[in-house]
Amino acid sequence: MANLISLPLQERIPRNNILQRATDIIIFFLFLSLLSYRFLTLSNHGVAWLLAFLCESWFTLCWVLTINSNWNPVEYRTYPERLLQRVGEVPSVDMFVTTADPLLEPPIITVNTVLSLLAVDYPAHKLACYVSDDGASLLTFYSLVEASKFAKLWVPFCKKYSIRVRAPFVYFSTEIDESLDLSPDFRDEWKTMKNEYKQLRRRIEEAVQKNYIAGDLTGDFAAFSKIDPKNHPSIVKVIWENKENLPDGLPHLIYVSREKRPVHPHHFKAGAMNVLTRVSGVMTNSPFILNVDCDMFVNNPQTILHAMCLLLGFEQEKESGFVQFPQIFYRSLKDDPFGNNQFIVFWKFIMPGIVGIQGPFYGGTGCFHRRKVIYGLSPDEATIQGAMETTFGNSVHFMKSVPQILSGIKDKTDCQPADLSSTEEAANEVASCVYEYNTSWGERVGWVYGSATEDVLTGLRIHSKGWRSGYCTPDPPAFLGDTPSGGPAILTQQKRWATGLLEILVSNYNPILGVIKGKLLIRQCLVYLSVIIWPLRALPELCYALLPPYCILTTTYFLPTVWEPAIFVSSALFVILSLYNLSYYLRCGLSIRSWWNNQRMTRITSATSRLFSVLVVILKFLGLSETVFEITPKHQDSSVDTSAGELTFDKSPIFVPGTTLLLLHMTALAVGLLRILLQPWAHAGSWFGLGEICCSIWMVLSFWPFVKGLFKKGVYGIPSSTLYKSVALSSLFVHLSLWASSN
Ligand SMILES: O=c1ccn([C@@H]2O[C@H](COP(=O)(O)OP(=O)(O)O[C@H]3O[C@H](CO)[C@@H](O)[C@H](O)[C@H]3O)[C@@H](O)[C@H]2O)c(=O)[nH]1
Ligand SMILES: [Mn+2]
Repeated sequence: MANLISLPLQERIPRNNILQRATDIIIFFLFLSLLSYRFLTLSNHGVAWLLAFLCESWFTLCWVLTINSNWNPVEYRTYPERLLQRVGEVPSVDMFVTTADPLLEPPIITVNTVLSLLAVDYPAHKLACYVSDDGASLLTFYSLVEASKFAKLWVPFCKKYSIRVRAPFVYFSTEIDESLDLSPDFRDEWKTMKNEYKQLRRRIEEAVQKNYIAGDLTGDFAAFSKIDPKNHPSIVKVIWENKENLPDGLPHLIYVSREKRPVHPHHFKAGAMNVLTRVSGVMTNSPFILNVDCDMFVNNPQTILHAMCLLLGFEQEKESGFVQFPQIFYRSLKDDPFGNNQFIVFWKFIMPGIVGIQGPFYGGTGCFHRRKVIYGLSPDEATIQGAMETTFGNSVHFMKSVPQILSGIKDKTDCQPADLSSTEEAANEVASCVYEYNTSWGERVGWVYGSATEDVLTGLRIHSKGWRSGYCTPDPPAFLGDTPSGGPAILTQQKRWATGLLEILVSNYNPILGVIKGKLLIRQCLVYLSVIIWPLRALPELCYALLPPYCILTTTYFLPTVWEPAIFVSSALFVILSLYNLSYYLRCGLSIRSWWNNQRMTRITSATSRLFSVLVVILKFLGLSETVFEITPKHQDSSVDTSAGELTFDKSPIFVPGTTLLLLHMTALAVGLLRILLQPWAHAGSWFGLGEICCSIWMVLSFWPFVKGLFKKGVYGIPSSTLYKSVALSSLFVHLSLWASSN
């Protein structure tokens, strides 16, 4: 047998992608040919031709960025079974869970995530789980207290029987597999455990329903009596402490609700993460930090071991500032009506290309950071620049903990404090809302403020410091999470992401500055640019989407006509790009329908979420409004409602542009068809704009959920106020087009 000590913990495997490169280049040349043709014939075409030229120039630029991202895909394989032989003792890890609203994020979900974390295969005395509750909710606290009691049964059960999925709501969603030869002991314990979980769930759900817990609010609960979630002091409570430091005990469990005051900005999730960083700093101060959203449970008990293979297996730490796991969802509707499967494609085919450059982005959940990276250190620094106090704030306890991290002592030895509860006071201090004033938190240190996608921004700062990041894709997947299903929720989430990305574009952390002033690799800068300018694409896409109705109404052309050979170039581009994208879906084992649904959703989100994000950022830039983090509602059940899948609408203005586009295309198609029927020969000479008509048909099909919305009532119907606005806007467009073409 080979000596395990000498075997590496990880293997870097470049993916062969000759075919992909060739296709990427061919598509690029098709773009170039189309652009050249348009440029050379600009003078004999109208304004639509010029606009199309400008839009396609933007799409070509985006394509160049795509080629850069795709060029060298790389995968990593990790070998957790070699870890212990190789490093002797594993380091400790602080695990952060964030939750913010007990109604949108039911406590039972957070509880399941926490239970799955407490039960991972890792020495329990090396773990601490911190739950940040921005809702300052008695219900969440109560649920965690109850969960910690259940955990005393659950964790040993999972370890004894090597249960894979340690989130009970998923584990108990299926019955025992009767075909397996299972011991009677296991069957008995399984039944007891299922019953215990049922009771836990009932207690929590009853409390949530009544918004009340039985008994007086005394002891630890007293802090929650008459609490205002937007205006309260910080609450830090050690719910469970592994006092004897038992490797097979339960990890520490700590509840944190930072201080909130209406006059102090709290910076949403980024603010919560920074408080968790400091609170854990004065309590356990582990050299590694794992963070997950409240709905992202651990699906593979070996997850931390896998991550360590990418954090400890390097000669130079520079290679691994953080390790990101793909974000995968457990609830999926048939054929994915809302286009969430694009993320499966993204993590499987797009991310490996980025891994081959400087490493994946930080995705906000399912990520392990080195604490010193969060403290703003670059790979070749042993200490920070500037005074400790103005950097980290003036908590004596926190200041004492920082040097252990910066010097790396904490990587080697683990000096756990004797008594966690005795640090609660220090923890309360660093969780106060004035703590960060006149410090570097939110800028050089911690999670960076100023973007609704604090994850991408924070990752960018880390990459700009010269760190690389690792990408870990174990089988089964490390974490599974929830995804919104339903019109407004999905569009709101995408709007928030798009807004956050644009905020990065206009911030001091712009990737171009990262190259000039920092150590961001040029190709990584291009990758970041391709992502943060992605929402801007809504503008050329809107323009492009308006061209077919404009042209049909005014009998002009923005696409080459059938008499121009260039029509082959534009059709080839369309067909190849569609097949290219379809091939991703098929290679992921997804259906053609699922690909189509995604195509459709991309058109819809472009005209809704992304368009609005551009507006939001412009308003913010003009100082007219602030961006907020609108929390995505989470589902309580692991099962899927099969009747779901229809886009839902509300009165939000976000639906107006989409509805207007649809009305325009329907009008254009009606006009085009009438014209053909009434005067079939009059337009034969120019073949009545075949390309434009095809585009309009494609758009109407893409907006099919809106077409259905025209005829439905209730949440599935487009509200009449939205419809009136859209009718007004589209009439205006028709008038302006006709007026412009007659002048
Ligand atoms: O004021 C807030 C707002 C949100 N959260 C938490 O942030 C997490 C993400 O919020 P969610 O509404 O689920 O947003 P998503 O769009 O699903 O989140 C994705 O996008 C975010 C922004 O890019 C990342 O932070 C997340 O990790 C990533 O999963 C949740 O755990 C929330 O509880 C807070 O703690 N405080
Ligand atoms: Mn989420």
